[in-house]
Amino acid sequence: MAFLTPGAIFLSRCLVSLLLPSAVIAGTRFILKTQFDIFIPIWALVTGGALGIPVVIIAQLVWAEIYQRRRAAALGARFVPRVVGRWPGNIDVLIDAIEKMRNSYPADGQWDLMKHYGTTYNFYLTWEDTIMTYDPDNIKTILVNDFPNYVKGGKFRKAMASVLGTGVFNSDGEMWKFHRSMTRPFFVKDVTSDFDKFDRHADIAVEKMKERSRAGYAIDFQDVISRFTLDSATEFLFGKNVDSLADDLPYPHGVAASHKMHSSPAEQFSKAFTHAQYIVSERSKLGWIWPLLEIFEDRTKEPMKVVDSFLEPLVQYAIEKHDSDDVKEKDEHSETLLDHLVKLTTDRNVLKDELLNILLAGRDTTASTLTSVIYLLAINPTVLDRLREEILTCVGTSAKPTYDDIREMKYLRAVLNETLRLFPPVPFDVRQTVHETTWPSKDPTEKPMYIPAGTNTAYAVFIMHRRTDLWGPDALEFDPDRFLDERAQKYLVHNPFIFVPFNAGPRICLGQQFAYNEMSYMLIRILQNFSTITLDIDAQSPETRVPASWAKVPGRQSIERFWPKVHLTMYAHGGLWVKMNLAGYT
Ligand code: HEM
Repeated sequence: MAFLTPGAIFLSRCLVSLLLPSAVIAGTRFILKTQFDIFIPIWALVTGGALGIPVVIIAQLVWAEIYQRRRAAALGARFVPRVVGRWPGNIDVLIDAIEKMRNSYPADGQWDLMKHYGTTYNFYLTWEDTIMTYDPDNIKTILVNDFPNYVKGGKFRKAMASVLGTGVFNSDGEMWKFHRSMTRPFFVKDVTSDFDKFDRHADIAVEKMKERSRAGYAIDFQDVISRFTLDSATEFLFGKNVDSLADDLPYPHGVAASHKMHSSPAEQFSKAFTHAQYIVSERSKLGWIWPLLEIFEDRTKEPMKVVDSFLEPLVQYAIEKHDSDDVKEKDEHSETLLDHLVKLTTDRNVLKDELLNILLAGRDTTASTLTSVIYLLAINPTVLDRLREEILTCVGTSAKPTYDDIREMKYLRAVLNETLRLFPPVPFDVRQTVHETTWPSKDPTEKPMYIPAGTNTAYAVFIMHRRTDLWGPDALEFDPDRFLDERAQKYLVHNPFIFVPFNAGPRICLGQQFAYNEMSYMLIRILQNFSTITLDIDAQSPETRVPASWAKVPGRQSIERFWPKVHLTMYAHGGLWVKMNLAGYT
């Protein structure tokens, strides 16, 4: 059914239940006429059929409600507090959420809901249970304690399938085990701490930034770093660098028009992949109604054509390489992920899905963290100075950092962790329950909360990481020392699930160690070469600058000077434009 749009498939499935009332009435009409000679006019039939549709829908909703109330009572539980919107099915809440996703700060509006309903509530969007939690105990239940009961699930899988296929991020059960076991052996220490894999790309990226700085221009740091992570990831994972750093860097708003730029395949891939991620994350927010917005087209089709045409030669290259002799003789150390995968399968679709999933995992997340860290250092120059001091003391002004250097650098790790706390690259995530269950209430005098089978349980580490009751009164401030001083003991050691940027449990991030190594390495190289970083808001295109209205909003939003947005991962809307001064000795 690949030729049908998601909306057409959805409608054809709905058709049976929608036509049921008309079919029953038509059947009754026929029997009445043939058996009893009673005639029902056609207008009555049509009206009955039309009225029957809402009756069937309402009957289904009422039945679901009665069933859930009975089950909750049987388990001695209560319903999770439901958000009460103004419109039926909380349509207004949904529209507001989509509007905020497009035009506001992440989680805008959700702090108010938390104040009102507590740290776990039910959005109940379009009459569907959608539980949201910011509670570390519930997150631990989802990810670790009751892991088998929380799967990615059919709803998520359908929404993501046209982009992520059946890759590791979008599969469950045996398929997930297959992907994970296929990928896992590759992430051994020897491979993840082999800095040669990204050293050359780091040098090129730093050189590009230096050139632009010498010319007096601001740099879109997000752009450079995304190219760095793309080139490193493609080399590390596929053994074929796509050389996105070879292309010219973009120029700031205002001077961009006077510089002719061409769009390289790597850049087209990046844009298309970002766009496709944006679409599927909107689908996931819209819940079961998302196919209705894609009746005439699959909105991911066009961007995925670009993505596929970028991946296809990489897959082809891997398969051809596999057939040649030299790869068979390779030792494990010099093997790429793709070399490793083609030993297990040459199914093009499996390979493509896996590559795209790992590319998303390995490229966008580290680029996101490095972008956020540079932003935070730019607005916290004392942290920047202290970090540089540690780097220059441990590694020196030009030496390449080693694995041991990075292990020794406690402040560097604290800076990265503090960045991952405030701006986790995967800020929101979701699982679907297999069986009904209950979650304990925070107030021990209250009954536990009932969670029906097949329910989406979303969790927002973005909000949990900023909760003052979990992290202390200064939770919204950027202060890496909280990972080093008594606050670490007081808050984190006692309650480790308040910090889960890499998730936890059987589906914990496979690339965590690789990510810390790559990010540390790159940050060291940058700060060896540059001594100051300042934001250059004027270099940013006007529609992507932080709106003036944010200044009045409580919380971090009022002090933010870049615009964090989220599709599947977090990114800086319009880029992160900075000016960087070269260190005196360079
Ligand atoms: C700062 C960097 C990173 C962060 C914050 C991060 C975070 C995460 C998170 C939250 C998940 C769980 C997603 C889910 O199950 O819904 C995940 C899974 C995963 N990550 Fe990472 N990640 C990072 C870097 C990387 C890198 C560099 C790689 C590989 C090169 C990688 C490979 C994976 C893989 C393969 C999974 C899937 C695990 C599974 O479902 O079994 N990650 N990551």
